[in-house]
Amino acid sequence: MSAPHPAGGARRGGARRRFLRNPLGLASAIVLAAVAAAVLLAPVLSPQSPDVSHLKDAFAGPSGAHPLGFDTAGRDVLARLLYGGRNTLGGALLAVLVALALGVPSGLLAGYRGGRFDAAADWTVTLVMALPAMVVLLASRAILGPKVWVLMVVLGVLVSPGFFRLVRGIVSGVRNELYVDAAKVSGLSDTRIVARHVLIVVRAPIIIQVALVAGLAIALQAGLEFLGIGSGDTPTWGAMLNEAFKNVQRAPSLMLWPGLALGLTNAALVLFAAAVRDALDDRTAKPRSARPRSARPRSARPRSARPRSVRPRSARRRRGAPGAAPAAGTSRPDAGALLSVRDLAVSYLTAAGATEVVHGVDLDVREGEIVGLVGESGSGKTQTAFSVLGILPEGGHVSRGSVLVGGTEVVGLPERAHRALRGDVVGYVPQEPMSNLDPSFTIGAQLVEPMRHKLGISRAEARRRALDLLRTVEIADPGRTFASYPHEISGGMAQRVLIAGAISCDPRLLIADEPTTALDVMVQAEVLGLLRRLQKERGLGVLLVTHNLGVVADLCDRVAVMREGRIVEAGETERVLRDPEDPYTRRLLGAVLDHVPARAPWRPAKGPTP
Ligand SMILES: Nc1ncnc2c1ncn2[C@@H]1O[C@H](COP(=O)(O)OP(=O)(O)OP(=O)(O)O)[C@@H](O)[C@H]1O
Repeated sequence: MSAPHPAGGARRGGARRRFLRNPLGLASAIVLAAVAAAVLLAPVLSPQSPDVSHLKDAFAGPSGAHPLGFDTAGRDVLARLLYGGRNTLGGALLAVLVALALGVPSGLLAGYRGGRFDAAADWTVTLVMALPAMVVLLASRAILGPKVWVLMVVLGVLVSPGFFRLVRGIVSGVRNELYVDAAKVSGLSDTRIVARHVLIVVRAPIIIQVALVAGLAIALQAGLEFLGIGSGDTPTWGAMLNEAFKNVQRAPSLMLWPGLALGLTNAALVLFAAAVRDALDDRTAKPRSARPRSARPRSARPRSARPRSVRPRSARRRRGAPGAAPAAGTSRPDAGALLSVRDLAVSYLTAAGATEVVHGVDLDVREGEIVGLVGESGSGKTQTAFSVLGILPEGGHVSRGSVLVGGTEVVGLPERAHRALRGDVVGYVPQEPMSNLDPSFTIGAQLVEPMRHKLGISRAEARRRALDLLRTVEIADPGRTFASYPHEISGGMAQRVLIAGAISCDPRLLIADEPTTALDVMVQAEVLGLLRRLQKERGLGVLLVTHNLGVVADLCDRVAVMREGRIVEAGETERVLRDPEDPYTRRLLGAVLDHVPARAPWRPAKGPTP
């Protein structure tokens, strides 16, 4: 059980192998390593001081003790090149660190949270970007002094908006990914989600940006020094170029060494970053397009191929549930129920004002019962489920009513407390299995993480439980699936994995949002059978959101029919399906192809053929 993670290890090794197989990447890494080693080992490689001048040796050529000769002031060129490299590269590193420290955390926060911080940060960044960089650098030199380090800090601030914009843009896209929602409903904190699911996506673009900014910092610093704007007393490659340029006619070779060092280092930085990005991208590439939920047109959502028969399950065990939900907002919440919703209203803030999309829903789910929430597309089923889970999309909020989850009122509950309920009180099975798994991690890693966090168990114990769970959801080869990435398993297996994840922290209530619509008919039946078995074995209460009256007939003890944000009819499944009271329920039932004769075979129309 505690064997090393085969696929994970292989993948990590794969990125390294891909990098090493790229000749340009390898060459650039060697050049950068050589430059870094040379400047770090400057005192060993050149015992001469970079500042001591022997005027009698000015312009002297190479010799055994001075392989690159002397400069215009009789200083050892090799020593100045090596010590100058320390200052040049150190300065660039400082600029990059400042830019990273300012741009990445603020970009993550703005992209992930949005809201006021995003607006304020964006405004500040726009302001910084509007400043003319060269003028600011010259002004800071005049005010703060000509030290190269000070200029590099200022440069870091000036280029930090690049990191902010890059990270914010990617993160605001990623936060809508269904696997981020899935991580939320498994009870993970925002910090963990950002650290695990979001940072990995911005990693490759940040690396390339670091290389570009480092190159820019080196070039800008050299440019400033070349123009004589630097301190002059600190050896840098730019300062060497400046001095050499004044005597270019007499000793052109003095320009060669700093020019070569600058050119080589900059080129190697860009090639190295591109190679690292390529190696990582191959690993983090998404095998499919996982479009944000908000951008997915409703019509594009998969539907089951054909409505199922709506003959209700007979001889169902009665649990004393009310025959029909009372009129909205008229009864008290049922504190004994796993889920008790009263007069729930959900509104969205739009430019035109608040729009209510759910208007006073009442619903109860008790231990050991399956309640179906059925209705046409857009009737408010998902909004009701999301209100219970506390994951309404941006702009949406519960504007009225009460939602008791395991006896805890979640309307108005702080996010931290609501998060504590997810995973171990209420589990969630989403409708699009593939999009709800993070393509960057193995199935095992995605099962283990919430269990370690929520149950506080060791990695080995979580791994053992995850393998047991995979067995429980009837996956044939749990070890192999554990080590697989999402694109390596089928949709049906992915849905089983998500069911395993939903029950991994032993919740008492399960919300399944159209758990079979993305699957083919055979797999649908298997997954529904699995849900039914788990519900029975564990005594779970299940709220099953579905379009499919056949699924309701097969699985549900009670059903609530939703239309235009309201529950129009609710009661025991058998009664509602046999004897619907509401005209909309009758229409819904009438729309199901049950007991209809098969279509006659197609025959060509009679008449002359062209
Ligand atoms: N982000 C949003 N902003 C504004 N309105 C929204 C948003 N998401 C959903 N709605 C509205 O809420 C209403 C209910 O949507 P909901 O997703 O709950 O429907 P549904 O019954 O689950 O449909 P489906 O079966 O197609 O998923 C719809 O009218 C929809 O337009």
